[in-house]
Amino acid sequence: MRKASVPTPVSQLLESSSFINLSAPELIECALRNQEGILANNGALAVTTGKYTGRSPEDRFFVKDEWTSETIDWSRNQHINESVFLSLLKKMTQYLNHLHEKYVFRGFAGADARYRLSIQVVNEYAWQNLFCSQLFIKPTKQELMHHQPEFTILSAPGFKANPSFDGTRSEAFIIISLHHRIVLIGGTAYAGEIKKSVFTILNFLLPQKGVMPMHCSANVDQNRRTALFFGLSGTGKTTLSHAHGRQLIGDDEHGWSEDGVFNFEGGCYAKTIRLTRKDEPQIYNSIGFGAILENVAISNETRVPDYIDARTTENTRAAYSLAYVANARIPSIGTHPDTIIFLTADACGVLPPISLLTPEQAIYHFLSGYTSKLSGTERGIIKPEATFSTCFGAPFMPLSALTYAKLLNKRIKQENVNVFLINTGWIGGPYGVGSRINLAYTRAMVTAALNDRFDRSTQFTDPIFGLHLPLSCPDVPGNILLPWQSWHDRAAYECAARQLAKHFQNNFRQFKDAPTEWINAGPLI
Ligand SMILES: Nc1ncnc2c1ncn2[C@@H]1O[C@H](COP(=O)(O)OP(=O)(O)O)[C@@H](O)[C@H]1O
Ligand SMILES: C=C(OP(=O)(O)O)C(=O)O
Ligand SMILES: [Mn+2]
Repeated sequence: MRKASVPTPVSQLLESSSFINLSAPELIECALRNQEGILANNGALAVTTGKYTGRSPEDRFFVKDEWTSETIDWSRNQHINESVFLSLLKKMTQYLNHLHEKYVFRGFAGADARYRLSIQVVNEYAWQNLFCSQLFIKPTKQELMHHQPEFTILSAPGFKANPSFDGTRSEAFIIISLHHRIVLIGGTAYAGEIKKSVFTILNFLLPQKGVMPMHCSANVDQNRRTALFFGLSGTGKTTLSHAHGRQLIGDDEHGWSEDGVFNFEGGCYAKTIRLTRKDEPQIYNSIGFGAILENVAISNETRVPDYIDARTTENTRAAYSLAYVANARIPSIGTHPDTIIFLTADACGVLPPISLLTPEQAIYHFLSGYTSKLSGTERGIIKPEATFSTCFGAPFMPLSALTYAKLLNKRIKQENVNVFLINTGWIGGPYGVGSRINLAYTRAMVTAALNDRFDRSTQFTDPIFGLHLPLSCPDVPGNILLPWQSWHDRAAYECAARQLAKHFQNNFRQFKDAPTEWINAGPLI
């Protein structure tokens, strides 16, 4: 892969009237003065993002040029011409230069200094700059003095593209140029676009260095045993990684090197819809001064956040630094994992609450990435929709899926990792008929998996998917472990299961170049 040369000197395009790495209180003062948001009674800064309250994958592009034409998997990623990028870059820098104030964050992505990326984000909004300082890794004073950005992200939600002039799909755009080492984000204020752009860049760069980049959360127990939780949005990465008695490494993006696991980020981005102190105390208690509440309804008088209110979106969020989490591991680095859990929110109600995967099944399910898109995180999704999102994060994986699968396979084999598939979605029937599995049961299954409490001699092999199901699990009713037992109508289950198995097989056809042992690890029918 060729290295990008002669990157566009953003520093020359941007005039210097910017605030660089302001503290959280300073940024909050700016945001309140600019009327970007209000203070909630828990101390968090509450903002709304307008039209875009989730990611907009259809508006996201990579510049196709001689550096990317052969490396990016264009069957899954959208391309745009360099001329479109260059003209928007010019317009956006002009736009930012005309602002009275702009806010710059300089810091890092990657807790392992050997693999970290120096990044710079230029924000129109103070609150988005606060988001960056919460989510990315802050430099020390010394590091800031010598900081040389390797990538620059320009985020100007107020700059809207004109699709017929500018060559975008809509007024919103996220354009990544790996050659110029610049990301342009315009027209959308959803802060998740910023963090997921940096993730995407790392997912492009790190495999070249032998590091497996992963859309997963991570935590460790008292004996420093690390666990990873892979899953597409809404499947429970953030929720399940904040766990009693375990230290949080990170909730969303990690790398796995020869030496172990490291977080890319310095903070979390938790969903707050229906958040309660009782069910998710670690998340609830992390939301204080310095944190940001995105699209959470706030009472006018008391300024109390109403986490139940989904009128703006189901995808309400809290962004907070790992430093605010009572039991976080900082620097967020862990040993090689000994357990990996794949999370899927199955809206068909077919997949078992927990299954034990062979190493081949693990790669089969990693490549398949079956789950449902849940309401809100992507534009246009209003009810759960079955999807196959390869690597449990297709929108963020620029290279071919097999590149990531080979890396994962190597590490799983090397470290002899136990892999489980947990359905955090529906049981007893599909969405609308069955119900979402109780979080307490999911937590109990996770605990059993992490402590290797399953009796492998009594497990049952599911005849359709070939998955190995435990017949008992501490603190979980036995009758939900075999999925057909919680359906009223066994024939309806059978039919839904066969249909889903067919979907798996059809989807897997794209991986015809995969080793046969992976292809054969799919459904048995
Ligand atoms: N059984 C369950 N397991 C995990 N999460 C659940 C479960 N039931 C409901 N939820 C809810 O689903 C959401 C999971 O979202 P989150 O943890 O943010 O996912 P991710 O980080 O993978 O995007 C949370 O709002 C959580 O409260
Ligand atoms: C920020 C996001 O990630 P997740 O929902 O996986 O936490 C997102 O998908 O917009
Ligand atoms: Mn998350």
